[in-house]
Amino acid sequence: MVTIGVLGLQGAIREHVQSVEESGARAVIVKRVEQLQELDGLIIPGGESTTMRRLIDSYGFLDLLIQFGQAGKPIFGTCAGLILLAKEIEGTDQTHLGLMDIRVRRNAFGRQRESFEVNLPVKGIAEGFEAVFIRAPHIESVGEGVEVLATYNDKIVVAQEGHYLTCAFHPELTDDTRLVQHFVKMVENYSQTLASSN
Ligand SMILES: NC(=O)CC[C@H](N)C(=O)O
Repeated sequence: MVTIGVLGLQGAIREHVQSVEESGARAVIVKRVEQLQELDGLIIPGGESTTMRRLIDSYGFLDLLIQFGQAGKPIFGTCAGLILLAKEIEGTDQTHLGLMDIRVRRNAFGRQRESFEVNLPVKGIAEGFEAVFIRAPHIESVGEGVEVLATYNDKIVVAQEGHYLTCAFHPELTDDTRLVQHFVKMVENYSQTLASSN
């Protein structure tokens, strides 16, 4: 069984743990950098990206998270986690992990639509996925190696680039675990490839 960490500094942590466990993997809440070593994959939850970044810095996570991704270990960033993964953030020169070749816009769905739910087709994963958006970002553009898996109102909201998966909504807030199941498969493939190359 693979072990998936949920970055436990801020945000929607517990619901992710539950959906990882329901998807057939072991889940660990990650609060200390030492815990990264025991993981096969990592989920960065939704919350507030600026707050999460502050905590990432104060607990010394930044370089280790970047190395985690660069080593080929799968990362799933949801909502604020999407912003943390992005190489470019609209309106600022600052980035966080800068691992995924996407350009994002924060709070992209406007004030009146701060929070809403839609039924979304996600390519290869779900014909209709109950997607809960909360002050969500969207992806404005993607690099060559990035596959767009879903759009909503012409805005990109789910994408994958190799071992990085991201979505603009909160997949952990409904009982639908199909996106997390997809991520668990990515992590299983990664750890099998690793095992066969050793
Ligand atoms: N639900 C969320 O994760 C919201 C993200 C938040 N608006 C941010 O910019 O970080």
